[in-house]
This record gives sequence, C-alpha cells and structure tokens, in this order.
Amino acid sequence: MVELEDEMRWSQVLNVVDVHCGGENARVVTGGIGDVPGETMLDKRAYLTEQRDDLRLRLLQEPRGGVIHSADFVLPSRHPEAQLGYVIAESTEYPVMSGSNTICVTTALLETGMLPMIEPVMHLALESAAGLIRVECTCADGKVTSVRFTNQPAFVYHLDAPVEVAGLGTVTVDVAWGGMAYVLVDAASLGFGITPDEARDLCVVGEAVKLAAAAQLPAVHPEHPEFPGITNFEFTGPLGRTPEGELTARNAVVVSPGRLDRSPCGTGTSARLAVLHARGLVTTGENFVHTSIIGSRFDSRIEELTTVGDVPAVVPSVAGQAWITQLCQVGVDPSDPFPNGYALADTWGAAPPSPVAVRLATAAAEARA
Ligand SMILES: O=C(O)[C@H]1NCC[C@@H]1O
Repeated sequence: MVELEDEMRWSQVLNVVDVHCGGENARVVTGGIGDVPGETMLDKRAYLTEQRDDLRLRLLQEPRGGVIHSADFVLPSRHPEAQLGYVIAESTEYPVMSGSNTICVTTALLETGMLPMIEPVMHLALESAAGLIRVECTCADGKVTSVRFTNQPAFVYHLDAPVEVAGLGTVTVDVAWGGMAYVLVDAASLGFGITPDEARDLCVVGEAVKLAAAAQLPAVHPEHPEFPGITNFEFTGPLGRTPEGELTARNAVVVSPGRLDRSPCGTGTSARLAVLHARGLVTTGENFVHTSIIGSRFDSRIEELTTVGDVPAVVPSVAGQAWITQLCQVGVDPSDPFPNGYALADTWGAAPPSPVAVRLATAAAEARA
C-alpha cells in the first residue's frame, strides 16, 4: 500500500482552521509557518507583505480561496501581555486590525486547544499589528459562545465632507478609523435599504465612493502614519431601538476589491461608534446592536473616552460569535500552474467601477425602492 507521506510533494503545508463569524469567513493558519522575523506584529506584517505574500495569495486567491476569504497567520508574540499574535491578510491588503478575524482567531485557538479554555468566562490578550487586543470569552461545554474584544481607539477623520463621484455627483460622507479607515454614507441617501437583493449594486456604488473619497480626503493616523488610509466603505442604515430599547442599526461594509462583509464588521462598527459619539447619538457604556445585510449581529459599546494624538477618540468593544467550519491542510504541488492562485474580475470586481456601472447601480436601487 502506498503511504500518503511517501507521495507528498508539497514543499510547505499550512494547517488551516476555517471559521465564520456572523457568516464572514476567516482562514486561521495555526501551523506550517512557525514564526517570521520581526519584534512586533506590525514588523511581522511588513515581512509577510514584502517577503512572503505568496502565502496570502495561496490562501485567498482561487483555486484554493476566493474573494470572500480572509486569512490570519497565528504567530508567537514578544508582547509581555499577549499569549499569541496574529497577522491579518485580506483580498487586497494586510489590515492592522479586523473584528471578524479577531473573533475567528480567538475561537479557533480555544476550540482546537492551542490555548486552554476556561469556563464559563476567561480573558486573554492577542497582539495584532494595531496593538494589544484584550478579549473576554464566554465558554460552555467546550464551545466559545461569545468573544468580546476591546479594540484600539476609534476616531473621526471627517464629518459631512463633500466628495465628487463620477456618475453620482457630490456625495456627503463621514470618514472614521476603527482599525481600518472607513468612508461612511447613509444608505438611504444613495437609494439603498441594505437588503440582500441590493448586494451587487451596493458593492459597485460603495467601491466608487470609497475610491473617490480616498483620492480627495486625507486620512493619516495621528500616531501611526504608517497605518493604511481609506480602504473600506460602510453603508449605514437608520438608527432605531430594539424591543428592549437598545440602540440598533443595520450596515453593509464594502471590502476591497468590492464585496460585502457578511458580518456586521467589527472595525466598521468601531468606526461608526466614533461617528455616533461625535454626533452625540450614543453614550459611553450604551449597547449598540449592529446587524449585517444577512442579519448577523454584533453587540458593541464605548468602554471609555480617550484621545489619539490630540484627536478625541473612543475605546470600542465588540462582541460576536464564531463557528469552525472545517480543518484542512493547504499546499501547492510543484507542477501546479497556479502556485499563487489567480483572481478574475467576474467575482473580484473591476476597480474602479465605471461611471456607467455606478449610474446603473443607483438607478436599479431607485427602481427597487
Ligand atoms: O469585522 C471586521 O472588521 C472585518 N470583516 C471583514 C472586513 C474587516 O476586516
């Protein structure tokens, strides 16, 4: 009988725990890399970006991945308070922070036993490229039932800023940092109700407004100018109250190169909390229930007020849940014609969307309204 290991031709096998948080996928790499050079996760992010982007491409591009995937490289951390670190990789960038990915990484580490699970409540800290992320986990019968992470500070770059968008004219936007930099626009102002049938048109319009805002509005982190500028777009739904009286709203985040976050988006929720607080629409400690286009839910709140440089900021926390969907090993046969995969514009989007596509998308939204 031929043993598999006798035939294995792969030069590097990645052990991957696939997880979803509110429907948003993450490929948590728990083995196969060991460590990479760098003192901090920000250093390790730079190394992976510059020297080993083949790993990201292998996991996220087809045929092994797809545009809806993110990846997280779990690595040793030198931070005195962190149990482990993680570098986040997405379709077009390495975000320094990500909410759904943080919840997925935490769930994978605890449910596969890489970190000991303590029931009913436990606390841990993970180092992200954005800094230390403290996490509170609720666990029962071996399952992580809630992960609440306390994010790095979120703050507003711009409120009610005009942006000229080809095919749309002048669009009024807010811009805020929540671990990624977001352009936030009221969905109804562009004819959208944030319903699943609008998904493709939301991506076309959101991507066009995001790219125009990134070209017209400055967004440099006051303490970390090396952090990315505007890369994401958030359609905001109207504020309401749950039957329990909690502040609530829907949202749809357009992730580059132009697809929707299936979760309520942790960094997008953090950015929105900064905007809501700046407008006096949410108070510290108040629960804000953010729901996604597919109905998944994050509970969030402002833990405390702070400043980033001399910019007023909030410290947000976001709670959600994740589920492991598969355990797999990912590799490349030496004869594979696509060792780093490929991306095709039919699903990866044609950035930037043409003004004609933008006009058609908004006309379709108005026709549905
Ligand atoms: O929850 C979040 O923050 C992430 N979800 C996909 C895009 C963001 O990185």
